[in-house]
Amino acid sequence: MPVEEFVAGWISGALGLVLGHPFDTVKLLGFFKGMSFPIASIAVVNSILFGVYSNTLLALTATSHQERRAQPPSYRHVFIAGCTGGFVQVYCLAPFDLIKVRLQNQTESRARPGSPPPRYRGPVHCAASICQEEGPRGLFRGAWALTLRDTPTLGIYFVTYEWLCRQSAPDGQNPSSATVLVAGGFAGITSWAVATPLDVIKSRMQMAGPKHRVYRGVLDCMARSARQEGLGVFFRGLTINSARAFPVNAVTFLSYEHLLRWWG
Ligand SMILES: C[N+](C)(C)CCCC[C@H](N)C(=O)O
Repeated sequence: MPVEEFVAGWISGALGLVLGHPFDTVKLLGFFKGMSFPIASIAVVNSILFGVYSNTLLALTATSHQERRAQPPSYRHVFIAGCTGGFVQVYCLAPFDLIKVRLQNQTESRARPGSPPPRYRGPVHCAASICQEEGPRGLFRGAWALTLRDTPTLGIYFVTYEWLCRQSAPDGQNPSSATVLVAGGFAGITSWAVATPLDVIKSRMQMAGPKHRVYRGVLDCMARSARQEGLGVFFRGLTINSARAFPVNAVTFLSYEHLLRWWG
C-alpha cells in the first residue's frame, strides 16, 4: 500500500490547521491556546482521510496518483473513495472531536458570571475523565452521528475538488496552484455546508453524558431540536464553518498536491 499519500495528508492537514486555528479559537473562546492537541489530531485524521482515499482509488481504478491526471477516475469512483476515506477517519476523529466539543462547551458556559469551575482541566484530563465516568466506549459518544456527517460529505468534498480542477485543466494537465487553492477552498465550503445540519446534531449527542441521556438516537435528537428551536437550528454555525473551510482546505489541498508532485 503506497504510504506517501498518508504522509502528504499528515503534513497538509497540519498546515491547513495553522490557518484554521484563529477561527477555531474564536469558536472556542480561546480555549486552545496551545496548538499541540489540534495539530496532533487534525494531522492524524487528515493523513487517514487522504491515505485511504487515494488507496481506495488505486484499488478501484488501478491508477496511482501520478497517473490520475492523464487517466482521470470517474466521479463515481472519486465519490466512493471519498466516502470510504470519510468513513474510516471517523474512528480516529470521534474521540478527538468529542474532547474538543466537551472543552468548547465548558468554556462557553464558564464565560457566564457565577458559573462553577471547569470540569475538565485540558484535553488529557478530559479524555481520562470520560474513560473513568463513562467507560472507554464513552469516548465514542456521538460517533454514529459523526459517521453520518462525514461519510457522504467527504465524498462530496473530493468530487467538488476534482470537478473544479478539471474545469480549468481539462486536458490531463496538472492544475495550477491558483486552481488548486480555489478548488480546495470551495470543496471545503461545499462539504461543510452540507455537513452543518448533522454537525449540530452530532455535537448535541456528544454533550449528552451517561447520567443525562437526553436523546434516544440521531432521529430523536433531530426531531426534538427542530420542534424546540425551529428548522434554523440545523444551520447554526454555517457562516463560521464556511469562513474557516475556505482557507483551511485551500492550503490543505495545495500542500498535498505539491508534496506528492515533489516526491514524484
Ligand atoms: C466533512 N466535513 C465537512 C465535516 C469535514 C471536512 C474536513 C476537511 C478539513 N479537515 C476541515 O477541517 O475543514
